Amino acid sequence: MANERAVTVHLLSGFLGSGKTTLLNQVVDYYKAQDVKVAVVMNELGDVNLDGQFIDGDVPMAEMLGGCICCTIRGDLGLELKELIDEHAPDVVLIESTGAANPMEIIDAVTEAALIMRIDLRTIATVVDGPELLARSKRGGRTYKLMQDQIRCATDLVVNKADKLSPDELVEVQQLVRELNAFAPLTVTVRSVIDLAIFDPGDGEAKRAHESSPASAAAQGSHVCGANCRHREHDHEGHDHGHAHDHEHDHEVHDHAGDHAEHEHGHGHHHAAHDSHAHVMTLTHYFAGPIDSHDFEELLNGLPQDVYRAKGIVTFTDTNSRFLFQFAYRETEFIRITPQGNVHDVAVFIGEHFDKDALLAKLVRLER
Ligand SMILES: Nc1nc2c(ncn2[C@@H]2O[C@H](COP(=O)(O)OP(=O)(O)OP(=O)(O)O)[C@@H](O)[C@H]2O)c(=O)[nH]1
Repeated sequence: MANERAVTVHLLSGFLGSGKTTLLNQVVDYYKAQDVKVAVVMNELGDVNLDGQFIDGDVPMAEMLGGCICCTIRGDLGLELKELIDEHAPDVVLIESTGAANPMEIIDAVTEAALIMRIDLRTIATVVDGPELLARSKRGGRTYKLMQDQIRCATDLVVNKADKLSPDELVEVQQLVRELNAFAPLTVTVRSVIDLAIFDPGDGEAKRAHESSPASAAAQGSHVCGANCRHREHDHEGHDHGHAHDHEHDHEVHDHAGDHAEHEHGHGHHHAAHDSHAHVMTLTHYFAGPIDSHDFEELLNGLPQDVYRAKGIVTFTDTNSRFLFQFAYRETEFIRITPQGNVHDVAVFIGEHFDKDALLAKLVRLER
């Protein structure tokens, strides 16, 4: 049956490798310490959910793999949310979106889900990769645009990886972020350590009593994004087919955003929203067996510039443990793990227009 209370939803946004999972884990622990029942929706571009390995096994989790919430499986987000909520009755749902996602699309999807169940999108926390934002700001391009969108739409900003920035760079990054979003509280962090009070369930209870309605999520979504909410009108035209709700309700929600929609962008803009990460590509490779650790490190060090993120689980011939590796912006981290369940050795590479075949050939060579 439908839940009486609205379920609080917090969305964690931010570019690939910025520190979303690092934040998510802290929030999960925070809730667990308070006996708040939390569920998680994770979305990864690759075909395997490696971040999920790190999430507490007791936490109900929906994994949406092989695509980006906002495009490929956008319609499913509502269903996933509904299933999680019906089955586990969580107090709070955390959605970690793939770093390549346009937050407006996800906000819309959550908003649509609010039509079929009582959920309250409370927070859109964007984790900003400080050094990466700075680097991208000098180059421009579509990825930078996506990062800008993620910052604009945030209710809370986390400027992460401060340890990799000089004091001057830190000032510059904060200025950049502030120009895009002047209002959201901003915290500069290392390893996404923030005051978790923004996720406090207590705060929501009071708020909920006054303004909890399916439309409040939409109202909030449109409010935070202000004039930047230009995709809404077109989503309305382009994505409603197949959603399990009727159009009257749809109008009700979208009217909240109507003030902000910019009609003159036309269809072209709708496509632009989707294309904003179309150039991001992934390669998933399942290893046939253990590989040499030095050879593997060499492969990672030699990855083309356009591969900016890689992660996976590997077994080395020269050690007797398995490792989870994380490669983000030329730096690799290996963590000894004991995977739960039947987990294969796998590596996922994410980047822009890199030579997949060449990389695959190198990976296969490691297996010999
Ligand atoms: N130097 C540094 N590294 C960090 C910091 N925060 C996170 N990392 C590392 O950056 C990598 C990515 O962190 P995640 O939390 O997995 O990032 P994510 O945003 O969830 O990544 P995706 O799921 O790929 O989008 C990991 O290797 C982290 O250990 C930080 O403040 N400084």
